[in-house]
Amino acid sequence: MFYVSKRIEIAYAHQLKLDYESKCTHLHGHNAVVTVYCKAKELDHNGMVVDFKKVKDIVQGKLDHRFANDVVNFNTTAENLAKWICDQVPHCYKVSFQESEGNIAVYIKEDDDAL
Ligand SMILES: Nc1nc2c(c(=O)[nH]1)N=C([C@H](O)[C@H](O)COP(=O)(O)OP(=O)(O)OP(=O)(O)O)CN2
Repeated sequence: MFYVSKRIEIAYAHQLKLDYESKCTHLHGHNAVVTVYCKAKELDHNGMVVDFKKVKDIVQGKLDHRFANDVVNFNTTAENLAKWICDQVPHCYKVSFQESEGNIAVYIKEDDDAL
């Protein structure tokens, strides 16, 4: 099995929809660090699991300098965004979404046999 990871920085704005009082329901922004983990049993004809640049282009293309609430139709928590990114990137089995220095959500695909 081959494993690769790509670290990507994104700046995005969002506001959470919560059923309790929180400053996070107000419009605010983050400089997030997203680490995307991919794996494959076989390399492609270029000798790659997936091109690092493709991974960066997917993640930055969808979220960098965007209002995340306009991009997705779910609550834009770090957990939800981590899963959503994992679903966007070929061969991805894990995403670490570091929203701020102290706040990190990790999503790991349990059933990853198809990767
Ligand atoms: N489980 C989650 N909890 C929270 C999320 C989230 O995505 N998943 N998101 C937020 C907000 O986006 C908020 O901006 C961050 O909240 P908070 O940690 O309270 O604020 P700070 O980054 O300023 O952290 P300090 O520890 O106060 O410095 C909230 N919760």
